[in-house]
Amino acid sequence: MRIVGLTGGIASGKSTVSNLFRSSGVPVVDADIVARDVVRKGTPGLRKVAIAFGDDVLLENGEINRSRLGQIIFSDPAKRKLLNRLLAPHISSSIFWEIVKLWVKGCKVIILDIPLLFEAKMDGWTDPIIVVWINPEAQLQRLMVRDGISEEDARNKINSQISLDWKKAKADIVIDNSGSIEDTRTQFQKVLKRVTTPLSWKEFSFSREGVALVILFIFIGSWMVFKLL
Ligand SMILES: CC(C)(COP(=O)(O)OP(=O)(O)OC[C@H]1O[C@@H](n2cnc3c(N)ncnc32)[C@H](O)[C@@H]1O)[C@@H](O)C(=O)NCCC(=O)NCCS
Ligand SMILES: Nc1ncnc2c1ncn2[C@@H]1O[C@H](COP(=O)(O)OP(=O)(O)OP(=O)(O)O)[C@@H](O)[C@H]1O
Repeated sequence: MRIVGLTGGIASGKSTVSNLFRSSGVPVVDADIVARDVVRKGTPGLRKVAIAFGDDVLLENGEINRSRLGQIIFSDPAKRKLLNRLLAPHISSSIFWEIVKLWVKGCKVIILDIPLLFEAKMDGWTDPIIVVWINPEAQLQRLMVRDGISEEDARNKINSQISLDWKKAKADIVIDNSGSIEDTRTQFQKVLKRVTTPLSWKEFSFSREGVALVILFIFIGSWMVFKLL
């Protein structure tokens, strides 16, 4: 199964692109949804957050106060690191099981839509990596409008992540979402073709799966020879 990484910066347009994949029938694992799931009421994730950050980050009904927690972590790098450390194991294991479920269903290509792919060092899970890039002015404007926040708060959120230009340099595929949705859709069509075309034998042999398969054959072969002797 091919796990395609879809990442970028905050409000760069990942959800916009992942919705295009969904509409084309390619399944998507959305890390933001997983991250919400692991802090639902009654989960170990929520308990850890409440112990570390106090009841101040809980609503009266016991659910997480997302805007309060956001205010804290987007303006304090130490608190952000703490939250990431607490939730990373829950998020990565849930993502792993979501991927296993899709693999069992027989999916050949899936999209992992994850804003913190590089920050969480999960880039090794995915190949190829698509970065949804956007120019800094458009990113700031779209973030301020979408979240209804000030320029200062928007800059804090943007600066909480590795720079988008750094991510762009690491990408196998870049989608520039600075223009219109139509422009993005045109780029998407080419990307869709590229990620859904099966690998040639040569490409497969050099891929992680190919190397793993060869190692598995060597292992089974050696075991059989050992048994026969
Ligand atoms: C801080 C929280 C409560 C804010 O919730 P809110 O509903 O306002 O935002 P939402 O979850 O939709 O996230 C919006 C965007 O913020 C950015 N973001 C979220 N968490 C982080 C983080 N720890 N560091 C940097 N950017 C982040 C992402 O680009 C994300 O797409 C929430 O984002 C959270 O629990 N974050 C920690 C979990 C996490 O790392 N999520 C990212 C998925 S890998
Ligand atoms: N090409 C575009 N033209 C105009 N607006 C756009 C375009 N692409 C996305 N938007 C808008 O910009 C905002 C951010 O887009 P989107 O939610 O897809 O980003 P995201 O990268 O998924 O954000 P997050 O990191 O917060 O999950 C949304 O309000 C969306 O409607």
